[in-house]
Amino acid sequence: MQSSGTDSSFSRILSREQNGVIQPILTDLYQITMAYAYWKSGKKDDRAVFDLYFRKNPFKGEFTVFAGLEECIKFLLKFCFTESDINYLRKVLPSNIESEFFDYLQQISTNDVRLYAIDEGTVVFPKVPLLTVEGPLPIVQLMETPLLNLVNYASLVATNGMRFRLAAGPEKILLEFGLRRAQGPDGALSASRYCYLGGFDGTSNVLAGKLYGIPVRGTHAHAFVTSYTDLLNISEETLMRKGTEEPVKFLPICKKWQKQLTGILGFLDDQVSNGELAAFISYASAFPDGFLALIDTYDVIKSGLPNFCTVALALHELGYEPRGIRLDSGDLSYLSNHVRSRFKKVAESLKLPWFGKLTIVASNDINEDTIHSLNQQGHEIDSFGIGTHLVTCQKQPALGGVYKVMGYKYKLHLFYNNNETTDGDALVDLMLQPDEQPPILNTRILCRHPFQESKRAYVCPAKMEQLHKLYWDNGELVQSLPTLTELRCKAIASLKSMRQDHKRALNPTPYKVSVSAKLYGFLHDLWLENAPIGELS
Ligand SMILES: Nc1ncnc2c1ncn2[C@@H]1O[C@H](COP(=O)(O)OP(=O)(O)OP(=O)(O)O)[C@@H](O)[C@H]1O
Ligand SMILES: O=P(O)(O)OC[C@H]1O[C@H](OP(=O)(O)OP(=O)(O)O)[C@H](O)[C@@H]1O
Ligand SMILES: O=C(O)c1cccnc1
Ligand SMILES: [Mg+2]
Repeated sequence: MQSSGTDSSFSRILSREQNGVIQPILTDLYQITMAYAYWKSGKKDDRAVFDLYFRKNPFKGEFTVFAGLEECIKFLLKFCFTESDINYLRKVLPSNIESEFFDYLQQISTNDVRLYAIDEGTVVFPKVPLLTVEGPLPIVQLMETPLLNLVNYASLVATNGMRFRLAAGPEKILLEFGLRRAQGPDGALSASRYCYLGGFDGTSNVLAGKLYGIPVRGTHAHAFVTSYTDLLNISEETLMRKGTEEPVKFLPICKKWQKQLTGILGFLDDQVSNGELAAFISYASAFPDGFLALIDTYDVIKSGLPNFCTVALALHELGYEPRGIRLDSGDLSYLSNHVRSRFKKVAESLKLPWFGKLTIVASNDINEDTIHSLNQQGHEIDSFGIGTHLVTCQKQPALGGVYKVMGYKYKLHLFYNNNETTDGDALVDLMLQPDEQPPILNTRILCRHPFQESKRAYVCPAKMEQLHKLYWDNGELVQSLPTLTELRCKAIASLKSMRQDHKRALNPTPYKVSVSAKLYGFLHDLWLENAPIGELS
C-alpha cells in the first residue's frame, strides 16, 4: 500500500469516487508474464522510462483534449495486487512459475515510480508524451495497459465533446444523452464525465451526476405521450396558482387558450391529439415550472406545437414559466425555424415577448456534421441532446495511444504569441533536451521540425508554459488536482488559445510540435546510429 500522503489534495482525491473495476489485474496477461520474465532474469530493479503518446489526432482533426489523468493517479495510489488476485494468478499462470514471484508481486507498489504529465484538460498533439512513467522496469511495464485504457477513451470522447462544442458554438446548451447507447455501463459513465470535461453542459445520466457532480438534465420520452389516450385521463387535474394554496382546475384554462390559439396559429382543434394534450397537461401539473414538452410524437405542426402553446399559456396564467420544446425527428432546420416563427407570432399577438424566446431542444441521431449542416441551412435550436454519435465516437471509435520507451529525455514548452484579443494564441510546442537553458521570453529561438532538415522557423514567444509537471513521486501525489468543473474550464480555455485554422472542421492546419536545434542534432545522430547501412554489390 502507499504511504498516506500529507498533501490535502491527496486525501481529497481519495474521497472522490473511482470506478471499482480499475485495479492492477485489469490488464493484459502478457504484462504479467513479462513481469515474471523480467523478475526471473534479474531485471526487477532496472529503471525504465515509458512515454504515453498517440500518433494521430482523432476525427480527421488537428487537436486532442487530454483526459483521464486523475484516474491514472488514483490507479497509482491504489496499485496493489491483493491476496485474491495472487491466488487467481497462481491458478492461471503456468505451474513452473516460481513461488517467490508471487511474493514479489504481492509487495510491489508505486513508491519508486515517478509520473510526469501534461495537465488534464490541455489540448495536446501527436507524438507529445502525455504521461512519462519512470520506475522499476516490471512495475512500469505492468502499468501499460491500465494507463492506456484510462487515457485513450477519456481523451477520445473529451475531444469528441469539444468538437461538438466547436460546431455548435459557445452559446448553445449541449446535453449528453448517450447512456442507452454507450459501450456498456462503464463506457457510459466515462462518456458522461469526459463529455462534460470536453465542454458539454450536462448529462441525462443520473449516476454520473451523483458520482462526478455533473449537472443532470432531461425532458420526457415519446412513451410518456403515447401512454395517454384522451383527456378523460386528466379531467380532474388541478394546479395551485403559483405561490398560493389555491387549487385551480387546469383543463378548462387549457381549453380556453386552445380556442384563442386556433386563430393565431391557424390549426384545427379537432386535428390535435387529445392524448398528447393530456400528456402535456399531466407533465405540466407535475413540473409546472420549467415545462418542456416533446412535440413530435404525432405531428409537430398540427398537434405538438399547438398543444405545447396551449399548456404553456395556461401555465403562464397561473404564474409559472414554461421552458420550451424538444424535436426528435424530421428536418430539424425546417421544424426549428417553423416553431420559432410560431412562438414569435404568439409573442406578438398576445404581447408576451418571452414566448418568442422559448427554448428549442433538438435530438435524433445528431452528429458533428449534422450540426455544421444545420448551421449552414439556418436553424433556431438552442440546445442539442446528443447520444449515439457522441458517446460511441462513431466517426472514430478509438484513440491509438501507445506506451513506449522513447530512449531520450526532453522537456516541453508551449509558446504563445501576444494576440491581445485572444490573450495569446498557442504558436508551437517545443521539445528541448533537459540540460538546455530554458527559452527566454521575447527572444528568438530556432524551432526545428523533428526530422525534416529544411523545415525550421524562428519563434519569439510572448508567453510560455512548461507542459510537463511532476505529479507522482515517492508514493505521493505532488500536485493538486483540479475539480471536474475546473478541468472543463481549462479545456475550453486551452482550445480557445488555438488559432482558428487548427480548429476548422474541414482540412484544418496541423499544429506544429518542434524540437530545439540541440535535440534535433541528438535525434538525428540517434537515428543514424540505429539505421542499418546497406551494402551494394
Ligand atoms: N436539416 C437537417 N439537415 C441535416 N440533417 C438533418 C436535418 N434534420 C435532421 N437531420 C438528421 O437527419 C436524420 C433524420 O433521421 P431519419 O431519416 O431517421 O428521420 P426521422 O425523421 O428521425 O425518423 P424517425 O422518426 O424514424 O426517427 C437524423 O440523423 C437527423 O439528425
Ligand atoms: O439519437 P441519439 O443521439 O442517440 O440521442 C438520444 C436519443 O434517445 C432517445 O430516443 P431513442 O433513440 O431511444 O428512441 P426514438 O428515436 O425511437 O425516439 C431520444 O429521443 C434521442 O433521439
Ligand atoms: O431527457 C431526454 O430528453 C433524453 C434522455 C435520454 C435520451 N434521450 C432523451
Ligand atoms: Mg432515436
